[in-house]
Amino acid sequence: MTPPARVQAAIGILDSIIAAARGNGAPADRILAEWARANRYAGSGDRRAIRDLVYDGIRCCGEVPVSGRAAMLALAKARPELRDLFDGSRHAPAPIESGEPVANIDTAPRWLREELQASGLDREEQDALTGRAPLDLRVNVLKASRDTLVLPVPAEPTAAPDGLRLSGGQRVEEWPQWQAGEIEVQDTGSQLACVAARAEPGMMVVDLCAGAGGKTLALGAAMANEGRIIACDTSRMRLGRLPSRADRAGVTIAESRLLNPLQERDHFHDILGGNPAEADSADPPVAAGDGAVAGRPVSDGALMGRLGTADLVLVDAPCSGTGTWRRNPEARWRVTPAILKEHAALQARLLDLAAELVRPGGQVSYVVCSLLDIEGADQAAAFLERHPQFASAVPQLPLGRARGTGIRLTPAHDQTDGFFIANFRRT
Ligand SMILES: C[S@@+](CC[C@H](N)C(=O)[O-])C[C@H]1O[C@@H](n2cnc3c(N)ncnc32)[C@H](O)[C@@H]1O
Repeated sequence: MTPPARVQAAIGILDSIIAAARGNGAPADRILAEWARANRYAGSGDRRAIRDLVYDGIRCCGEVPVSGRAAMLALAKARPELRDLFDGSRHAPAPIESGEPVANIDTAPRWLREELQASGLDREEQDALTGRAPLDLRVNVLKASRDTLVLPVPAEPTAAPDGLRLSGGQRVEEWPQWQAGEIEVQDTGSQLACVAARAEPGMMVVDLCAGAGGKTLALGAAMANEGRIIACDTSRMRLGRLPSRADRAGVTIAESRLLNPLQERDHFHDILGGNPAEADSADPPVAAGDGAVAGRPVSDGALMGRLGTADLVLVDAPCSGTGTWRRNPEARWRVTPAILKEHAALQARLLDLAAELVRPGGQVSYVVCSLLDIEGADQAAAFLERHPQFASAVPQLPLGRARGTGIRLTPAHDQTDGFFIANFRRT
């Protein structure tokens, strides 16, 4: 493909990404992959160049742009050499006309920048949120050690005890070390969130929002495969990826529990009762978000006995993802004030559920990949106020700065994804 044709392809893909962001459709990565499948004539060099153009276009627009062309014209402002490629030749974008819409170059929508500012992030910190992220690996200590592992490319040790950083994008999944489960792709901040939880061999751990198990696997390694991890999530698709990942990593102590998002009051039963396959129930669904999680009385005596028995409950809660814009810049086009409020309400309910699951002397670890106080420091403070039987136990980490009762990692200060991490010990 010619360079102008690549720009035109990027414009078309950006149009699809913009429509998906407006209609809560597929993520940018999937749209790019679908485009590549449908346009086999594009070689690997074309695909890489188009991908870079698309992501640079997304990065430079804080608000959802009116069109892919407006986004690409904004990028052309920052990179004037692109302007010459709007030459109207075959497969190229039409020549630029004076007065046509050009998206604003910015880091985030204005309301979100104000939220970030109010959360103590200055302009420099905000700008770093959409920079390019390195590729971090976690060496799986169940199978390898950072000191002796040999990789196909040079890698630098990171501040995380088992972390390595690669300089450029690599197809790590094709490496024998990845296929053998010796390494996992995991951001340093995410690795440190697991370190902060201080999981130990023999513990009974509930990973309440396990997703596809990124942190579950790190906890399993920290526990040397001794003890038990109950990995829960409401997403069948994400949780469904855990067993094969655990197999590859050699983690044998993780059990999956699918939770029904519409029946939060059943979560105790699903988690403690051991219903790994389904989250169905004869009860009529209740709306998510209508109050206390533990609405249904735990009548089963065996279950009653298991409330308050976990040594550690990790709440890696769903959030706005403001800390992961480097990897997922289009996420900032999807957050609205209403969505942010919904996240904050769900985070509080998940923390309340965690409080019921943990034993006296045990710990709730709270993690969000967000830098907004409403999801971080304020959420932690509100939890401690609602649950006086918990005390803050500030995580000891090699990176990060104190924020409220927790630690915050940011791309500008720590060169990690953005995280807020707090520990609450049940007294
Ligand atoms: C930040 S992600 C978890 C990432 C995962 N821990 C990891 O390290 O890869 C948050 C997860 O919370 C899940 N979730 C959303 N609502 C939930 C709920 N009510 N109960 C449990 N999990 C929920 C989402 O499906 C999502 O996978």
